[in-house]
Amino acid sequence: MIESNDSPSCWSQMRLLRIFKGPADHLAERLIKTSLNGTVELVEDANNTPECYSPVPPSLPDDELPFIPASIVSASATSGRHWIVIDNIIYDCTDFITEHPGGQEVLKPFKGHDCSWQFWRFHGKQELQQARELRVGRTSGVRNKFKERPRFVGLRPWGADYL
Ligand code: HEM
Repeated sequence: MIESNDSPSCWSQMRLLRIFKGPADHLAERLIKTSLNGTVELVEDANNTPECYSPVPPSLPDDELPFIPASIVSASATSGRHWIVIDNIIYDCTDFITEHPGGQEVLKPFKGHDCSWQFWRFHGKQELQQARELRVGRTSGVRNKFKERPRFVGLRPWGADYL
């Protein structure tokens, strides 16, 4: 909920406002509904598509990245942008995918999806640091298509007694 300066008279009043959130080059136009008590509520993002976002400066902390709803991230799967999500941070791999040392094929199934556990299977913090310049935003609730398999396979079943 965002406080408004004026006192709009009814719910039916619909206005298009600009919300200045995140870095200046990441402004998005959003549709706002005003209420009786003078507050305005975000109803729906207008004009909010993956193409609206571009990578942010590496110096920007993760919690200051623009928040991009999971619905927009999922919609990116059918867009021209190759977004992937690692630990709720969105990386634009559109150009990087052809440069990825592990090849393009491994990144393709994750367009518009979370791939956190898969990333951590093959990389460490150093690779995540390299990905910093690809960050476009932060998100929450984006699905990973694949269930994580157990990391370690024991040499014998639980409870087995071979001694
Ligand atoms: C923005 C995200 C990513 C970045 C910046 C990145 C970066 C890299 C880098 C730098 C390497 C070379 C590592 C080395 O030579 O030791 C690599 C290799 C690799 N990456 Fe990624 N990667 C990303 C996402 C992913 C994802 C999501 C997957 C899997 C689903 C993946 C799978 C692999 C594989 C299989 C290799 C080869 C590993 C090997 O040869 O040992 N990568 N990646």
